[in-house]
Amino acid sequence: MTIDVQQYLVRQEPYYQPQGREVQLYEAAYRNRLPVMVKGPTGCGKSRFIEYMAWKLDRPLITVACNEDMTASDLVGRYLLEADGTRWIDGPLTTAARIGAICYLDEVVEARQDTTVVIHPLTDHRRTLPLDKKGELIVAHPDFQLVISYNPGYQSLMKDLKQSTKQRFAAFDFDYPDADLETAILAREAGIAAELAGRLVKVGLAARNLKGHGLDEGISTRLLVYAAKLINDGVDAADACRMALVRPITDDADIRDTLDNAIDAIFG
Ligand SMILES: Nc1ncnc2c1ncn2[C@@H]1O[C@H](COP(=O)(O)OP(=O)(O)OP(=O)(O)O)[C@@H](O)[C@H]1O
Repeated sequence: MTIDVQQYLVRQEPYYQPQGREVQLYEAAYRNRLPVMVKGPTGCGKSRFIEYMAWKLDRPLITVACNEDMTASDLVGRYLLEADGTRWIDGPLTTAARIGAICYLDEVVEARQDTTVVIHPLTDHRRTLPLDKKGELIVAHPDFQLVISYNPGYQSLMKDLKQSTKQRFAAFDFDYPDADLETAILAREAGIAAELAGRLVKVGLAARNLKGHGLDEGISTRLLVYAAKLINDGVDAADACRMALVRPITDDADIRDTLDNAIDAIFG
């Protein structure tokens, strides 16, 4: 079976605003085919960064959003029953290992423990992927690279990655961009004026200060982009902020009121 590699290529340069030296450091990790882990809160630019790197390195990118029901078979592949027998279907990890893609496992901690068993041999000198059910051992394509993301804030002790897994990766710490960078990102992503973007960033900062004081997580850059897009579409700024920034992140009436007041002060 031939695999259409083209479908996994990132064709257009994704807009990515670097926060530091992560682009050069990632290139060095890739040259050495080191597995990479990107850590940080939701919506802070991790996926965008990996997409950008795949484009820059001209590698196909296969992204898998992991969830708690995901098993090793979902990554590796399985036999399908068909009218005239069974047929093996490669999972996304297997496809990536065969074609030399960057395989990005988003929120890998969410997946069941048996998934770590399959990624381990891919992340050390062996660079192999055993397809036990099929009786095949794949040697990863020389260009293959494994990337995982995880949000340390969400993990409980039960769900943290094991040291034996962590210590197979080079890691990048991500966080929300600083105010100037985030302003530039909002202006560019939504096509709004820098002054307006700056005000949205202030709302973001107000919410991030409440993390640990009633909020589990601050407002992400992703949500700020949503608000910016709504405003660009003609929605009143305060309405856009309430809808895109406050309502998604809290069900607590006090926190909601605090943030709504901050919005009125910033846009009033
Ligand atoms: N450095 C950046 N350059 C350009 N856009 C950015 C950057 N950081 C964040 N963004 C914007 O924020 C959005 C969310 O980022 P992204 O999807 O990469 O989040 P994430 O960290 O992968 O989140 P999750 O962990 O939930 O998958 C992007 O779609 C983009 O609009």
